[in-house]
Order: sequence, then structure tokens, then C-alpha cells
Amino acid sequence: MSISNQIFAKHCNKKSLEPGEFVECDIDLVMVHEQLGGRISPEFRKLGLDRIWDPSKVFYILDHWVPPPDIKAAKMHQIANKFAKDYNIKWNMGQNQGICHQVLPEKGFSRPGMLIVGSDSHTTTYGAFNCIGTGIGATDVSIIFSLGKLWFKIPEVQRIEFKGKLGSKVMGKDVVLQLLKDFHTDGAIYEAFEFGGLGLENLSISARMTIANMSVEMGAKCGVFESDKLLENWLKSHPSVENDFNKKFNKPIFPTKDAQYKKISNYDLNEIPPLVAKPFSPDNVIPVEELGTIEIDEAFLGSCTNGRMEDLRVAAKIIQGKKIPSSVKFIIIPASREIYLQALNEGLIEILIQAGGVVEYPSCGPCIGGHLGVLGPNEICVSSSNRNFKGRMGDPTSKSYLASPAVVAASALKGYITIPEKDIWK
Ligand SMILES: CC(C)[C@H](C(=O)O)[C@@H](O)C(=O)O
Ligand code: SF4
Repeated sequence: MSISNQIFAKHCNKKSLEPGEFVECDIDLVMVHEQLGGRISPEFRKLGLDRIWDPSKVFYILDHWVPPPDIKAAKMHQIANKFAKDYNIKWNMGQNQGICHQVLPEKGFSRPGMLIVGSDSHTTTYGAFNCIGTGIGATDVSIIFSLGKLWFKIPEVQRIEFKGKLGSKVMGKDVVLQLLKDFHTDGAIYEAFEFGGLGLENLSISARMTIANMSVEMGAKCGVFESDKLLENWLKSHPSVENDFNKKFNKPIFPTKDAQYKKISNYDLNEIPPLVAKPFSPDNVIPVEELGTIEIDEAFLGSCTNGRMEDLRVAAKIIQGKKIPSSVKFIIIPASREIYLQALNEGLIEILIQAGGVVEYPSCGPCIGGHLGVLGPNEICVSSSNRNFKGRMGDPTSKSYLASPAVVAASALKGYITIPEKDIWK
């Protein structure tokens, strides 16, 4: 059995499972954000229940529009906070911790073998931690709040084998852009990715999170990484604040020798170049070197895809001692408070501000066109985020190009989309 099949089987008490089979699974953890004040609260209240099944299995955070940029967002936060209080949600993170998909793993809530659902499509990010993470809708969250269970159709599994090492200007983002180039946005609909192979040791946890995060852009239900030493060490340094989780989810899950896959695809990390996804789809991917000259108005470094330490370090290395042109809005948003503080300690924030960057408090911000750098008519942005749909980051006539933090930083410096001059890993 593949990793995801084993996890599903364990959560519905079955020995074996076939793709396409429908099962009902116990849920280990539900992540909710502003949607709690949006669709979830009215849906759940309609059921007329006076309690939720297990308030200690709910992780609640405000992240998309923090602090609220307008009255609408402020009201949504009020409704969500009231719900969290009324139903005693145990893990209430408030609005100053950062983006859900960064904060949840940082606090040790995503651990091997878990089945986690969230009111957000990029819940797939948790697959980096050898568990299943998947996004669900507001009505599904309401059902789990009442029963602690949800139905799943068992997905077919696409195994991705990595070998080799990333090139000197290449990051995890380029790996997932390469997958998007090959699979396209409909290449893995309701399927599970399983990532493994000898190349794994050369992919940081940060890179794995980026790849698992964007698995959903190919339609995948989840994108689960094999466990290894790197992950074991990461988990040791990030014990869960929920002690039960440390005890219960401490066994890595490996595929069995005879695991069944729909397909096995091989990728040599050495062969992946710096890539960019052109508007208006994350699968509209070409090598940066074939792009021609695209001048930019904004460079955005942040989001749950690429707002981590590795990303900020690479950007600071490229930018250090230089000045970005005044024509470029260079927006930097660390993905969490913890990252913000560490970047401050390491001097990265100072480097980025001295160069002319605008560093903002952790939030989704311009990734979803919410605030902190929304694009105006015809503006062009190079972004480290995961979606470049029409109007996603602002005006419908604006255009976003998705790329790695290295390309975002190098482009901010030059004023057009380009790859960095120096080796980012030395
Ligand atoms: C607002 C939220 C429901 C949405 C999602 O599900 O992904 C957002 O995070 C996004 O990235 O588009
Ligand atoms: S950073 Fe962007 S992709 Fe991630 S959860 Fe927020 S809006 Fe969604």
C-alpha cells in the first residue's frame, strides 16, 4: 500500500483499500481560518447543536486579512472569534501568528500518519510531514464539527521519484512548477501524489512544503512525502504543544514494497531550470530564460508557498548591499511571526529594508488580492505565491508571474523578470 492508502485505511479501520472506494474516516485535526466567520458558522449553527464533537481537535487562526483591512473583514473576525469562544475551540491562535499552513506545522500539529482537513485548499502543505492534509468546504467542516468524521473517495496514487540535487539557482518552487508543466492543472484530479526517492535528502523541509502546497494546483487531493532523517530531526525540534499528538503520531509511514501506483514518474533535480508560470494559470510554465523581457511593477515575496526562512535567506543574499529601483514595489511578508522574529535576529529584515523593500506583518496579503500590495490596472507582478488567475492579486487587467524566491528577488533588483546572477546555495 502507498503511504496515503495506509493512512486512510487506519482512519476507517480497514486492512486494505481500492482506489475509488468510498470510506468514512475519523479526523485527527481540523484547521479553520476566516472561513469560520464566513460560511462555516452559519452552516454549523443551522444544525442547532450546542457543542462540537471535540474542541481539542480544532486549530483556529486568523490569517487572510490580518489586521483587518476593512469593515467587512473586521466583522468576519468578530463572528469567527465568537464562534471559537462559544464552542471552546482549544487551539485558538488569534490573529498575530501568521499564515495557517506555516503556523500549524511550526507548532508541531502536522505529524506522520495524521489525517488533517482544513477550510483551505492549500491544506495539502502538511503532506511534507508524512501525513495527509486536504482542503474541504464549509459544509464539510460543519459535519466534522458535529460527528468527527468525513467521507473520502480513495484516490489513485501517482508516485514521484526524485534523484539528484537542485542546481545553483534552483529552488523547491521550480520543482513543483516543473510538475505543473508536465501534469497541468487537471493532471492529478482527485489523485494523491507520493513523493520519494534518493533526491529527497537534497530537498529541505521548506522545499517539500512548497511542493506539497502546490500539489493542489494539479487537482491533487494530497501530496505526501516519505519520511526520512531530515523530517525526523525537524519533528524533534518542533514538538507539538498538544502532547497527545507527540505520543500518538510518532511512527513514520513508508510505502510497502508491493505498493500499487497509477504511475511512477522520475525526476532528476539537476535537470530542472529556474521556471516561471505566466498568466493566468500556474501550469503555463516556461524556463525564465525563454521569457523575454517582462518589466515589473511589483515583486512579492511571501505566502504559504514561499515565505519561509530559506526563502528570505536566499532573497537577502541576492539583494544584500544593493538598491532596488524606485519603480518596483518590493513587498516582503514572512509567513509567520516565528519566521519574522528569526529573520530579524539574522539581520535579513534590515538587508531587505535597506535595499528598498517593504516588509509587512505575516498575513496572506496580496496573494489573494486582499491588502498590503494589491495590483492596480495593467500592473505586472512577479510573485512567490501559488496562483496567478485573472484578478487574483488585484485588478482583472493586472498580471502575475509565479516564480521562486530567488527569481522574485533578482527581478526586484533588475526591474524585469530574471534569474539571480550568483549561486544561491553557496
Ligand atoms: C480563502 C481560502 C478559502 C482560499 C483557499 O481555499 O485556498 C485561499 O486561501 C486561496 O489561496 O485561494
Ligand atoms: S497565502 Fe495565499 S495561498 Fe496561502 S492560504 Fe493565504 S491566500 Fe491561500
